[in-house]
Amino acid sequence: MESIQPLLVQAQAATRSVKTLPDEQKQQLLLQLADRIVAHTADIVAENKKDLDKMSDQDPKKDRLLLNASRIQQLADSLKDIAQLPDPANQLLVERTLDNGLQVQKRTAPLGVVGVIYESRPNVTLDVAALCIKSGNVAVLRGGTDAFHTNIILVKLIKEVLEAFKVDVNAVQLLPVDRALIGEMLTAVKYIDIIIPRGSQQLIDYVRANSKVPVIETGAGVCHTYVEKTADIEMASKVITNAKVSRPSVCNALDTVLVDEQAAPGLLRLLADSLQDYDVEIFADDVSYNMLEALEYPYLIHATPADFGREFLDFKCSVKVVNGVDEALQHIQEYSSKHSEAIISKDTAISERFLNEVDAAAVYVNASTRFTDGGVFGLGAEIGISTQKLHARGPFALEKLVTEKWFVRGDGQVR
Ligand SMILES: NC(=O)C1=CN([C@@H]2O[C@H](COP(=O)(O)OP(=O)(O)OC[C@H]3O[C@@H](n4cnc5c(N)ncnc54)[C@H](OP(=O)(O)O)[C@@H]3O)[C@@H](O)[C@H]2O)C=CC1
Ligand SMILES: N[C@@H](CCC(=O)OP(=O)(O)O)C(=O)O
Repeated sequence: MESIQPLLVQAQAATRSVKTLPDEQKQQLLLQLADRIVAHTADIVAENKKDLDKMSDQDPKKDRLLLNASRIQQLADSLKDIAQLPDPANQLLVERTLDNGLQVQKRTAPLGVVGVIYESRPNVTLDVAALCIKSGNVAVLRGGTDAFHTNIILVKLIKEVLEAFKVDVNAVQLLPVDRALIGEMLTAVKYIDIIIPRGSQQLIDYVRANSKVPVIETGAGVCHTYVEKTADIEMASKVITNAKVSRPSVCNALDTVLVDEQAAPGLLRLLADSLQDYDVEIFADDVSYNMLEALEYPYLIHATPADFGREFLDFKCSVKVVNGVDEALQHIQEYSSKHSEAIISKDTAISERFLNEVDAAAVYVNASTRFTDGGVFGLGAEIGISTQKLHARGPFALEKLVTEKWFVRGDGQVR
């Protein structure tokens, strides 16, 4: 395909069909979609296998690409959750009658056409399509190349359900994976109202430099966990291990442990045990290197400056020993991508300082950064995790897929 313009024209034309759908119908449509994907589990798994077969077993992104019966059931459950959430569109925000009799209302209104460029993670195809339908928007999807076959079957199933509900099937469009076409998407101001890039810093930089369409960035997660000197180190070790190994290829996984010098000997002893079970490579600063070497930690590497501020997306992390909360805050300010940051501490005053002073979309006390997720936070699913401050921050979903619109009703007033 040389140009995506025909697809974008169709997408723009579909906006009226989807934005006028009553909520009751949107609910039924999403419930039917949930049933349809479960009924087609075998077909989806077969298409997904074509994608998986092209990826090396060693690639940590393979887990992200995988769909099986239980994951498809989880996706269906998430569609059902989204269906039941309140309709974010057409909500009355302001209502007044002016002295001249004009009746003025401000209501929420769908954004229009939402373009999303995203990683090879097939759940995003369903999450974004469902959130867009529920909020009355058209979705233009540019999924990752590695998920090519899986995305095709998922969008086919979505379109079949749209058709059954007499909604314009172009309300969900899947773009070809040719990278050259992304540039056209970014300049399609006439057809796309907002672009959401989900992906690496390279993607974000490219979109930021080239997009003429407004953007919400959902960027890389360089996530720290700071173990303060009063921390319960058993808890710290458990939380850090979870944040690192539960799903290392995702953006909310831990990258760097900052540990207070007073807590370091005890914590590193526990971490050496638990991280070793998962073959986690540790890029250690000089102080922690010496401690871990004495503990005979097998996967130990001297950290270089580039290992701080690095997003590993793998069974790897960096460790640095710091002297107090000020040094930890300073380090985080310098290296964080402002996604998710955590402190482990029993000192409430220091924890509160951390919560208030760290500039990130999600800040945690005594918990794993892995919780940064729209579904987990009760949003049904997420469009992404915004690492910018306008118009959304952190995991965002339905309420950020609407804008505002003034409705003015008169009987011949002139100004
Ligand atoms: N904050 C958040 O919500 C999220 C953050 N992430 C972050 O994404 C990264 C990992 O995902 P990964 O799949 O590797 O991300 P990539 O950035 O490699 O790929 C994501 C999408 O962007 C496209 N893309 C990548 N680079 C460019 C470019 N220079 N120009 C045009 N298109 C591009 C890819 O296309 P193609 O298929 O052709 O490669 C793909 O569709 C991590 O940094 C992770 O933290 C991921 C998801 C959510
Ligand atoms: N919120 C998601 C992580 C966000 C996401 O999609 O990240 P990634 O797997 O890097 O594409 C989760 O907790 O699984």
